[in-house]
Amino acid sequence: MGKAREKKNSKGRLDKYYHLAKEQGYRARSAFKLIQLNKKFNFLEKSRVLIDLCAAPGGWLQVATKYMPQSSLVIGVDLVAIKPIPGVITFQDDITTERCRQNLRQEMKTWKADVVLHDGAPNVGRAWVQDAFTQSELVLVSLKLATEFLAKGGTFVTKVFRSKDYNKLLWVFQQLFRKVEATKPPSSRNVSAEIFVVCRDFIAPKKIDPRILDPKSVFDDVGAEEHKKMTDIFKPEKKNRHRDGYEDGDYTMHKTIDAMEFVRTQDPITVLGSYNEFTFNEEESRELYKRELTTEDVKINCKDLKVLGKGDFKTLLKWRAALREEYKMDKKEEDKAKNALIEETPIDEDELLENELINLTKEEASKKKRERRKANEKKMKLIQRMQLNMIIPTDIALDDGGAADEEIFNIKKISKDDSLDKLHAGDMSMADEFADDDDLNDVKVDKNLRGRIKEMDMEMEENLDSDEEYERDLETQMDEAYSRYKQSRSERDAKFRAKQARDEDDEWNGFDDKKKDDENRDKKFDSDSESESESESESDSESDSDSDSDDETVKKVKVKKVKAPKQPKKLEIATTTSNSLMNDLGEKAALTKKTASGLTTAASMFFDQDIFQDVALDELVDNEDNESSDDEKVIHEQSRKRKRSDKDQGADTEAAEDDSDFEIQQTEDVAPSDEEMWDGGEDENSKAMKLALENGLTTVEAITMAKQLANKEKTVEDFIDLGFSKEAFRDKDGLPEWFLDDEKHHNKPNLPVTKEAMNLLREKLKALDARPIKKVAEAKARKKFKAVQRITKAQKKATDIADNPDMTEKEKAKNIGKLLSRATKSKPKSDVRVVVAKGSNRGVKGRPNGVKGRYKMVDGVMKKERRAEKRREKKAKKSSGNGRR
Ligand SMILES: C[S@@+](CC[C@H](N)C(=O)[O-])C[C@H]1O[C@@H](n2cnc3c(N)ncnc32)[C@H](O)[C@@H]1O
Repeated sequence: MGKAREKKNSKGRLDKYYHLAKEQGYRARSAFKLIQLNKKFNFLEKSRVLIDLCAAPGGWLQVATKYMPQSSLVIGVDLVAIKPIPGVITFQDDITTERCRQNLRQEMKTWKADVVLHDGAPNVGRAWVQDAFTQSELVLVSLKLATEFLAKGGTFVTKVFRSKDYNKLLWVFQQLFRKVEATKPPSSRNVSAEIFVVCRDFIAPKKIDPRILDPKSVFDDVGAEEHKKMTDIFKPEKKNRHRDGYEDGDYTMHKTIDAMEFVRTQDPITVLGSYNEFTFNEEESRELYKRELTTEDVKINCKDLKVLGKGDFKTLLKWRAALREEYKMDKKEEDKAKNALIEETPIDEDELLENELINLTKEEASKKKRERRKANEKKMKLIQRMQLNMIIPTDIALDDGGAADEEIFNIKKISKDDSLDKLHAGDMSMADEFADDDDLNDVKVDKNLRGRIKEMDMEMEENLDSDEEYERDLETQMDEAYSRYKQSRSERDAKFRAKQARDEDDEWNGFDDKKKDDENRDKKFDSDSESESESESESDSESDSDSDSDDETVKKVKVKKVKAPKQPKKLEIATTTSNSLMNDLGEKAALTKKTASGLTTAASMFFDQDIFQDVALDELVDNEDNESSDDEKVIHEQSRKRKRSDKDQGADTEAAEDDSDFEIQQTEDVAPSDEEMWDGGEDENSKAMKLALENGLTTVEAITMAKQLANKEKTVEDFIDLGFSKEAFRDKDGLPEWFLDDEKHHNKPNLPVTKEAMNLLREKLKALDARPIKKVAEAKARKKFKAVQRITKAQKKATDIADNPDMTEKEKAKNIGKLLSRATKSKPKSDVRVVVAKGSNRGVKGRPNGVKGRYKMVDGVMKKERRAEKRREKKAKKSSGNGRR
């Protein structure tokens, strides 16, 4: 019993609405379902007559009287008695009976109802499927009553279970009401299959086809019924009880079939499951009866199939198989099937050759395809390596040449022909010879084959096209499926929703955010100086014409770059021509060369990033002009600029010029000075630093790095160098969302951490854990304060006693001792009184009448549970005591 109760509670029976119902004096938590339904559809306020079918204990009736106009007619009926509710007529009846209908008619007299409610649930703990079906029946019964008592335009509210009958019921509602909406109010538990359907604007047809209110016609599912009635021969011990009576038009319960039919049938399982007996009345089957194969066991089994076990069914199936083999039934069928196949015409030799050729062509095509794929993969690898700056384009050229044009650099051949000497001597005719060689080779190829190869190429191209299309389709499908998955997951998983929201908040959008900020700032500056905006628009249009890049991102960057009025022409050309990745990288490689004298490769790669490009180039160009490439000067210049803009933001005309210059503004933001970073500007780094300054370092990685820096084991440059991992250059453009999400989850950089750092963080967390929470600290402080107050009071009293001349010294000492001991002792806690929320205490808010001291409001169930728990504890103690004895 106790366990059952626990189970119910753990499911959330005593949830928020349960307590709310207790608090507000509703008899059932279901009251909130009607409140919420009414909030959505507003049908109670404008109703004068209401019938509640299945109304006990009366929660909905209470809500109805509260929300409907005063002196409305409210009638409630249920199988169980409903405790009286002021202004409500109730009676006890089964809504499926004629008597209930008569009683309702009597109460309603000539009135028509504005609302009929139905919250019936035959919840007697049967199987869910059974419950659902009976519920649906109950719904139809209540709908029938509603059609009789509802006024035109009236509302019918009913509970439906999401079962196979749900759609059928909806269809029926739609035949009778103009508006039908299914909804699940928040107070309805998610675990419950119930759903509420609000049917408004009753059509009130003059004649209703009785079939749409007849459960048999509405829920008829002949196939399923038949299937239900079949014995499951794989689990014959699980007997279905069929209380539905006879099937339509078939009034025999005992079904027989001739044994020979069983042997002949293609579906022996259904036959075994559907019949009661195999008979041997026909001539063929009589013969069968006499055969050796038909053993006594088989004969007995055939007599009553409904009592057979799994083994018996097996025997019958084996018997059938043996007979079929003897009669060669399977072979006959096989032959039939074979004959049904299309006759193959003999293939002549020409065709054979043709086929062979086609096969060869196909093979060749797939080989080429494989090769092409390999070459592509190789190319991709090279590009990746280039992106990681593992190689430079000149290396690639060599590499590529080496791979693709092996023949050109075929040293063996050269040495054999003594061509090397010729080459040394500057005789380039040899190269032409090689080229001619290639042509000759080509000529050697059979003309026919060349034709075929051409065809193959075309085919391949087509294949590739369709492959690409297929891949694109697949990708879109996967993207769609993923967004569907994300949506459904966010609907049912609150944690996931929270994570998504967090991700959105945390997501660092690279420099796009900054771009927005800059744009905003730009706008501000635009309004400050209109004349400048004019010149800017000019440069804008210029840039537009220049930016023909395919790549959106490249385009954006370019637009900004060209906007810079001070941009040197050289740079303009460089940026406008940097359309492809190759060009971009080539440019970078060139830059690397330029800076190679002063910076490490990693550092030059760092300053190669787009955001530094202009500044670096700017400075470099300047420096080039001045014939001085001193890095310190560059840095000094940058910090000088920053300091100046710090001093008077926008006021200074030169600074204003810079501000109007999108590029320079951005560069300054991207590379703030050290002080700016630690002062906590608006960018991500400074935000992180601000947090670190406020809360200290909170990750082991950060502590490790900080320690290494402090101990001079590593320098800032080392860390910057370390940042140039494959992670830093991973190009995420065009990758599907599901892939990126998965990567985010699994592909986390593995930064080195030390044991020391780990211990340090642990200690820090321990200290944090040890700190009392605010509430506890406050309570402790209060306690201390009260104790001090008590002692001061006692001290005061003690001085009075000491000064009392009427007391002897002994009396004084005794009284002071008592006083002090009382003051230092804390008061014993008074017991918590348990008050049951029933009778006058029902629905009371705050302290109940006549209750002093500490108390706790409980409902009857809770009190009973507590008692049961105590009983169990007592029992357990007793039994353990007995055990010991
Ligand atoms: C969930 S309760 C209704 C709660 C009610 N709406 C309230 O707020 O208090 C379902 C009720 O349906 C009643 N019921 C089930 N079958 C019934 C029938 N055939 N006739 C009348 N009442 C029935 C049950 O007795 C039960 O009290």
